[in-house]
Amino acid sequence: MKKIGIVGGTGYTGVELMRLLARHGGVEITAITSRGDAGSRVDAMYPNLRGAIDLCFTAPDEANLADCDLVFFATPNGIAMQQAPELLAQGVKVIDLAADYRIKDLDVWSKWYGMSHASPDWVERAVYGLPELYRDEIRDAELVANPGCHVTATTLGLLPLMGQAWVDHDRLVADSKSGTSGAGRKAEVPMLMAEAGESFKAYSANGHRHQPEIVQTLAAVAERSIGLTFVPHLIPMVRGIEVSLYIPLVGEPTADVQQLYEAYYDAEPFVDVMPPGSHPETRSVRGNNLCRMAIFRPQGAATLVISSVIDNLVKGAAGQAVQNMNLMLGFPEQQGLDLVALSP
Ligand SMILES: NC(=O)C1=CN([C@@H]2O[C@H](COP(=O)(O)OP(=O)(O)OC[C@H]3O[C@@H](n4cnc5c(N)ncnc54)[C@H](OP(=O)(O)O)[C@@H]3O)[C@@H](O)[C@H]2O)C=CC1
Ligand SMILES: CC(=O)N[C@@H](CCC(=O)OP(=O)(O)O)C(=O)O
Repeated sequence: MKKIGIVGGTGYTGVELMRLLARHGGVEITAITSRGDAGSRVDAMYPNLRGAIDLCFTAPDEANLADCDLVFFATPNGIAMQQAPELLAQGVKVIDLAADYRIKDLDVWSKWYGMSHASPDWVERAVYGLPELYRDEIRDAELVANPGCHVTATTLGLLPLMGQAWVDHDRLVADSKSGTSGAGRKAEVPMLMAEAGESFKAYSANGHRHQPEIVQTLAAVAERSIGLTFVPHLIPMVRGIEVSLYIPLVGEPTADVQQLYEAYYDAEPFVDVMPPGSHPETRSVRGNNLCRMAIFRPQGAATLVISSVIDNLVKGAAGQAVQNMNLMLGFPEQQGLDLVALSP
């Protein structure tokens, strides 16, 4: 059994990691940290884990993380960049679910995250954890930067079109909607039921830190600059992201776009290109690691529309992190992730 540590176990991505790892079969969680709840039983906070996880939270400085084969950081931005290098130096593999190692351009990172980087050398060495694109590099990685949640739904939805001569790469639009669990477990007035319930709003419409992360990947694949308008929205549900992608065309597609998507993702275990006319629903991926998508061309117009859905806590965070862990530790990629979504 491989030994696993989780820093930041009381948060929503931390509990989702535990739910998935509890039935993985090849790993054992040996350390799970919380500063605020050190000493408390995990299943007292999360009764869904009763009978599955028999552990107490430990303070990060007391947890024996150096004994682990791999440590997940399920912490706010700016924590892994300080604490991960010491573990990496001792041969522990690390997956950061936050944004510390996602953006290669340190100036861009500092602008959006409002701090200077504490371990810039590791930014260079980190592998971006999107298996559909970087599977081979992830297998050999010491440090993986797990992608963001809006970012995963958007990037997977656009990847097959990158570099196509008939796509207008300068005027892409991503209209993304996410539930409140995307904001984490901390108490915040805008996330109260009375504030977020029965209401719907855009946020960070003047610019969101996910935009440069998406552009970085798309530009690398398309081998050209990318113009992307990305606007996230908060919808009154707990889990799930739906992104509607608007892709202007500069010419008639030279390929059947449905077939292009099906061929691109043919071998991918966690991407489902749905049949023509289907509308992906967030509930169809609730609790599983799939990204489901569908392709539309309304009235034969000069704009393609792609609808892409994920569970923000699974393919958008903990599930994708376990997929990366499987690659890094030599397990079959689907181990522990072969789950059917909940419905209703
Ligand atoms: N929620 C989502 O849908 C997604 C989240 N992410 C990213 O994953 C990360 C975790 O998100 P989420 O689980 O929602 O966050 P939460 O706010 O729910 O949880 C954060 C966790 O980090 C711990 N923590 C906070 N500060 C520190 C610190 N200085 N040192 C050690 N531990 C600390 C907290 O416990 P304590 O304070 O007790 O130590 C808590 O367990 C974030 O960076 C987020 O951006 C990525 C994709 C999707
Ligand atoms: C509703 C809400 O506030 N969502 C968060 C998602 C945060 C998150 O998960 O950030 P990463 O995916 O980059 O880790 C946001 O838009 O910033």
